[in-house]
Amino acid sequence: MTLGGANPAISVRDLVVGFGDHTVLDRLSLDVRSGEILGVVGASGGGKSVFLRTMIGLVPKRSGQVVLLGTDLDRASDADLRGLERRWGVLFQHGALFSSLTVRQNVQFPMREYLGISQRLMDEVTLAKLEMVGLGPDDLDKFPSELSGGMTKRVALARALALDPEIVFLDEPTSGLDPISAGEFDELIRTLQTTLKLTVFMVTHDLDSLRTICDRIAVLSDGRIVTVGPLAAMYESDHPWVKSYFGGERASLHFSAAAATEV
Ligand SMILES: Nc1ncnc2c1ncn2[C@@H]1O[C@H](COP(=O)(O)OP(=O)(O)OP(=O)(O)O)[C@@H](O)[C@H]1O
Repeated sequence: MTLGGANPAISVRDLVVGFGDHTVLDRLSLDVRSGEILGVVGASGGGKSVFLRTMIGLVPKRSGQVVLLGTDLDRASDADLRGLERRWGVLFQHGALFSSLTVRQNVQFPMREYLGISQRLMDEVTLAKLEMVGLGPDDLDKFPSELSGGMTKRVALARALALDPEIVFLDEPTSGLDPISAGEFDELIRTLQTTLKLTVFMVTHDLDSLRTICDRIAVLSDGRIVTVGPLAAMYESDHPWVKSYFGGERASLHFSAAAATEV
């Protein structure tokens, strides 16, 4: 398998993660290139979220190496790790906003944790982040229960961008959205990635996202990345899961319909 080029934003080697007797990731290796949108696909329960959560330190690994932005997590001091945490943002599956906090408070949460700035400045930054994701001042004091699914994702994205990160981790960003909202959210991710020069690691089941915004796709199967490359490379893969996912009836219908509308 070909790994990424020089100075990848994320470099993972021989990562092993498990729970009890269950090995979820089994010597997984992957590079994510600086400035790319990489989509990670794989069977449900195959370990995509565990992989994402391990890279940001929420799940312990048994062995292997994770290097984020040039820092080997095992060799970093606590101060280095804290500095590194400011350089990535994460959008969890379903948004995961704090239900008792308003939109403003949710977006300001990482700022309070990591930045010693005044309330006034936090308010200004919050508004700027909300505008980046297509929301405005009227949304500041809403609670998560008052938001649609699409708005929840946008607020979660604004929170992920709160500290001007270099890497954004997205766990199924379009799940639960109707196709039009999902398409708009994909477009937003691509626009932000281009303007802010982000590296995006995105777990997704969304064939549209894979087709329209991912520069490369990595397939996780049996605890490892079995194929990585642009969409075209997926059709050439001999791996059975990759063949059935990208060559299956659902994908064929999807991609041929998309090709027809693009003519
Ligand atoms: N904290 C945990 N304790 C025990 N097992 C866990 C834990 N977190 C995840 N798992 C197990 O690890 C496996 C991988 O889960 P994960 O959520 O990463 O799958 P996934 O590929 O993201 O699935 P989906 O596409 O359905 O979201 C599953 O078998 C899950 O039950």
